[in-house]
Amino acid sequence: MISVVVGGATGKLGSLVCRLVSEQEDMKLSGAIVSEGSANIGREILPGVRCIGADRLSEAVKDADVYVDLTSPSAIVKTLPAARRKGLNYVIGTTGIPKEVMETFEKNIAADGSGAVVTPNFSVGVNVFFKTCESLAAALKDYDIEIIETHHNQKKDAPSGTAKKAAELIAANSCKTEYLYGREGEVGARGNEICIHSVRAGDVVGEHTVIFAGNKERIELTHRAHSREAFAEGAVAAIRWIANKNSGKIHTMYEVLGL
Ligand SMILES: NC(=O)C1=CN([C@@H]2O[C@H](COP(=O)(O)OP(=O)(O)OC[C@H]3O[C@@H](n4cnc5c(N)ncnc54)[C@H](OP(=O)(O)O)[C@@H]3O)[C@@H](O)[C@H]2O)C=CC1
Ligand SMILES: O=C(O)C1=N[C@H](C(=O)O)C[C@H](O)C1
Repeated sequence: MISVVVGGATGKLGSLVCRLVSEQEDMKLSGAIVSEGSANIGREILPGVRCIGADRLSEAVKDADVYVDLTSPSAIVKTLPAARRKGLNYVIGTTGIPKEVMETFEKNIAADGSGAVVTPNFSVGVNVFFKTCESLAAALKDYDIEIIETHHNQKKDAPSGTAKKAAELIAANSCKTEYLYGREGEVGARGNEICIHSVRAGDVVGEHTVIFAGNKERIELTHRAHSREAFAEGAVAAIRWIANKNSGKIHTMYEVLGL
């Protein structure tokens, strides 16, 4: 039985992951974490599972196999160190993680004999979209690249982690090295940059479009998530894949999905 603790258990994604974990025959939801002082502390989110504050996270992961983080960029600065334990494996879906937090996490994983799946997007479709971005970028090296991401009006970070990852993969497969975030004023003619635009509107689950534009033609590649279940199902696959992995490394959804 894989014992799972979820940080961000009452969130839009975390609550779905908690439910799906509890429905798996080989998994048990053994901890549901919310912020210290949250009004959700003590709330029974599933039969027999009550939310506890992040100040009790290290106690909650003592006997766990996997810690899943679905919180926020400011929360994960505290939750990751609190969830540190030798041999514990991790699934991290939180986006906008500060670079230095990830660097420390990577060193700790190696030192602790742990393992982690870290991804800005758990969905099968987005990971195939990432693969497609890589091959389009390699084939259309001198085309202009614009990325447009649209999310619900409650999203805390911008650009989305998915848009940033798509930009990184495109840069690695083309001759582009500069990023630009929107445009304003007398910006002049376009350069060779990858430009990312963030739209926040209503209850949009998550949409990403990459435009590859030449002078006589363009390709527009779009992924639209219809339901957060697409992310939650990928998170459960990642939990199963990383449990007992203890590789000392950080892994991607490509490995989980065999892409
Ligand atoms: N990788 C992927 O496929 C996806 C990733 N995401 C990412 O997942 C994260 C969560 O998204 P979403 O569910 O929409 O966010 P929500 O704002 O809906 O949920 C955030 C959750 O985190 C909890 N929380 C907030 N602060 C802390 C803290 N300091 N310590 C512990 N828990 C805390 C909240 O509980 P409370 O308020 O009670 O404290 C709540 O349960 C974001 O970074 C988002 O970008 C989202 C979708 C897909
Ligand atoms: O916050 C969200 O909602 C989402 N965040 C992820 C991101 O930042 O890429 C993935 C998804 O599109 C939904």
